[in-house]
Amino acid sequence: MAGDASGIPELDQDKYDADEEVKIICLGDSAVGKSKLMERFLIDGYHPQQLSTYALTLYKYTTTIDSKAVLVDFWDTAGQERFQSMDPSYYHKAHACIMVFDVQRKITYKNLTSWYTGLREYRPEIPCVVVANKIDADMKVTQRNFNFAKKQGLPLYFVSAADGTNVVKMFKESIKMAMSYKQNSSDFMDEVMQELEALLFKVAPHPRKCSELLSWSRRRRSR
Ligand SMILES: Nc1nc2c(ncn2[C@@H]2O[C@H](COP(=O)(O)OP(=O)(O)OP(=O)(O)O)[C@@H](O)[C@H]2O)c(=O)[nH]1
Ligand SMILES: [Mg+2]
Repeated sequence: MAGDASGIPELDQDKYDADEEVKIICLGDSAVGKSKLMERFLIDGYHPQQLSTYALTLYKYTTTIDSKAVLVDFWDTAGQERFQSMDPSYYHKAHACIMVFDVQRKITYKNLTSWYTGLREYRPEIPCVVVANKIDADMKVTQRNFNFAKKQGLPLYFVSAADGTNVVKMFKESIKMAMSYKQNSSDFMDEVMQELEALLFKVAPHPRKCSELLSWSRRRRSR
């Protein structure tokens, strides 16, 4: 993975000869199936063995949208990192977020609130989808009400990395949303925050320091 001094990977748009590049991040507790969903989408495969993600894995995917070559950077982190200790660089310049929970483990659904709060602290406006994974284990869950998504006004997808249900649909929609956000984002404050973030990541010697500065600027913003 290419990287600069701040540890943020460089954009590979030129290298991949893409017209556009978008970054999509994946959030959710450990073992909800984030990596298996990527595996299913990117290689249309699934190997049931458990291998928890160590730190960060970056996947590249190219596609064509409206005759444009689009390079998608999928960022997959270890759910063990938990929301409290997520490095701010993970959120940096993300255009969309895929937030996953496991329909078999209630706690992973409850924890969406914390993941979402963490996301919104750094990326207040980007599109986010909620993903209910592992529906193959019990199809009846699709009848259940998962109000978190409705309450936050977010789209909800019932998927299975194991048998592939809705996986391609969910990823394709997420890519479209990321593209649309990148092209149409009219939120002035968000643009200012992006510029500020870029600047701070350049000048701050350490991402944590940068995060403190950003929190300070956000507190001032919300006054
Ligand atoms: N039944 C079923 N099991 C799944 C599904 N998706 C993932 N799993 C299983 O859940 C376990 C965890 O999957 P991972 O993709 O490694 O989970 P993760 O969210 O990436 O976990 P971390 O890397 O620790 O954050 C594995 O044993 C998978 O086989 C699914 O759709 N159905
Ligand atoms: Mg993983």
